[in-house]
Amino acid sequence: MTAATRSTDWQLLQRLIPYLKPYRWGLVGSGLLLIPLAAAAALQPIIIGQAIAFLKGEESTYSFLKTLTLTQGIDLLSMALLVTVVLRFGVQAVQGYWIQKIGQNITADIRHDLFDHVLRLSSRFFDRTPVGKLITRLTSDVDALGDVFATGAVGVLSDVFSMLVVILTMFFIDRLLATLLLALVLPITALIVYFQHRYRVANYKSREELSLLNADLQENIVGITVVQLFRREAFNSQLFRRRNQRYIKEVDRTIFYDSAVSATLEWIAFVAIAGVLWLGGALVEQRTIDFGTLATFILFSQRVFDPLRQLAEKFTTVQAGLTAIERIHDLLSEPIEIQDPDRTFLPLPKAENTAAAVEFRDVWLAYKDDDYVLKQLSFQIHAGEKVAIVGPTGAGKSSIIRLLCRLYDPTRGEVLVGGRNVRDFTQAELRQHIGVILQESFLFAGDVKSNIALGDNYTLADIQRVAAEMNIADFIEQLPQGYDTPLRQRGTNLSAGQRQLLAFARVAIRNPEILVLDEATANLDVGTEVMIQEALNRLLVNRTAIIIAHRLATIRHVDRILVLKRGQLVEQGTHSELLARNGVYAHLYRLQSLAEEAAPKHDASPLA
Ligand SMILES: Nc1ncnc2c1ncn2[C@@H]1O[C@H](COP(=O)(O)OP(=O)(O)OP(=O)(O)O)[C@@H](O)[C@H]1O
Repeated sequence: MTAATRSTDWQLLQRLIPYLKPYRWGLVGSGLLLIPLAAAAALQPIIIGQAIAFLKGEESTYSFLKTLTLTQGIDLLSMALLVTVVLRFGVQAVQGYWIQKIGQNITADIRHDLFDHVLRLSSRFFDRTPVGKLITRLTSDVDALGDVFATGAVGVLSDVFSMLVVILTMFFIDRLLATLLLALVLPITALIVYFQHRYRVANYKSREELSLLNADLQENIVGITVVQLFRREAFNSQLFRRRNQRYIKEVDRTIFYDSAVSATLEWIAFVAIAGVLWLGGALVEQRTIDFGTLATFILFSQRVFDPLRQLAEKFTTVQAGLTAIERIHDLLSEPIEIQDPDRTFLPLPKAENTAAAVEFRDVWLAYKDDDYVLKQLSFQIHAGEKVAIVGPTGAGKSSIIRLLCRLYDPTRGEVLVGGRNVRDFTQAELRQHIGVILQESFLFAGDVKSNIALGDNYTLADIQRVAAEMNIADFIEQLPQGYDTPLRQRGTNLSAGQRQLLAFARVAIRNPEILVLDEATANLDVGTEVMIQEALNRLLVNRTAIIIAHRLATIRHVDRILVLKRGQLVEQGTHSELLARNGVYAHLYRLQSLAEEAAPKHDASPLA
């Protein structure tokens, strides 16, 4: 069964209920307006029918009209018609405005909830979801729902209500003709429901294809440098063309069902009028009904099919809206894997406390299935200790950091900070204790100071103090507008090294007890690295530090080195202990020393 057939329309609409609640009074108000609208719609054919009956002096003329002169009667009926027309358009305008306003508010609420939800989803979710797909849900799917309100497609509801009132009125006037019209309406409604179902399935698929198309687009834009450097333009364009064609193929299917509904309704509306004329004509001949009633029914047959025709016109929008609710709901029901505990805790123990600042107890981690990238990992890092984690590429060093910061939960085992399981901290609390500097730092659009404060309440003086402590005040002041220098998205107007300097300040200002440097100085040139060396050493005093580095020369002076191989801890000790042991570390170190002798490099380290 496809995703599109999983939920019925009613189930989908029910998912909207929580969003409708805040606007219930507005919705009730516009619902009440349906009554005068439907009454006016049902009255107009009767008034016109009465005018004809009155002019022809027929039996079906209402008795109060029979007492009036011709001019009085026609004046009265014209006035009544005018009142219903003004009422209908007036009420329709008010209701349309009201519904659209409420609709846009509801759409904004949903968009906001989706954004909040997506920001809380775990790294595991983002590993498997292309960004372009997410953007499609947050933008075009939400817009598709907004369109249901913006294009007045909600008005279809009021038309359907009017149709019901008209059908009831018809039965009061003439059962035979009413039954004829109803006999045509019912199978047509069934046909529409069928096409609508097929449309939805096709529409869901086309939205999926659009997501993939956007994912492709996004990947190419983000990776534009590689695309151009490796001359992949033509190749990627070919891939994109194929994806585009698949999307168009699915869209074509939706167009087919959409057209099928419109065409069916168009011809059936004429068949209905012809049917009324044919049966009504015979009835007039037999004098069972008169001309006035026949005219009323011809207008009624229009009124009955009008809402259905409206439905066909707004069909695409309504169905796309239902697909959008389904896709939005799929994303909103994506579970939040990393949950905060209900309790709050005391501050972390200070450096002199006995509890290990960081402890891994028999930790196993698999990103997928049973493919373990960390196995049986146990170690302790004491408060104030500086520990380096080394190992070949893919050994699992960064995975340890992800577990420590709780970007992922371990598959088995426990990660403790200050003697407490990381699951028992709120994420905000945990990340207050741990400051992480990665090899590549991400900067947001905004200015330099806002990229350091990141929305927290730091004054410019705080930021300037930290910049001075980190020896980067001169660099910031040399920027065109100093601390107010605007940064483009992802900080593309700074060099990788300059971005890294801001990342240092960003962590330093938060004063965390535990500092994690994941290849943090790898992007800095010798001069810059030396410049912040002293500052970094100052920052590390009285803090627990975990340093991941590929260049082993840079971590020679740490208190302890953990050596990781294929997700397992294979050695630990100081630099000299490990060299003496002549194991994995000694081997790696010798290899690097040989390479460095061949091409001498600098020996600046965060702990030199
Ligand atoms: N998000 C992920 N989903 C699936 N597998 C992953 C994910 N991240 C890492 N891995 C796998 O886990 C293993 C360990 O990766 P990790 O990034 O921890 O290694 P590392 O030691 O930090 O490597 P490097 O030195 O190259 O940075 C690798 O085999 C990698 O392919």
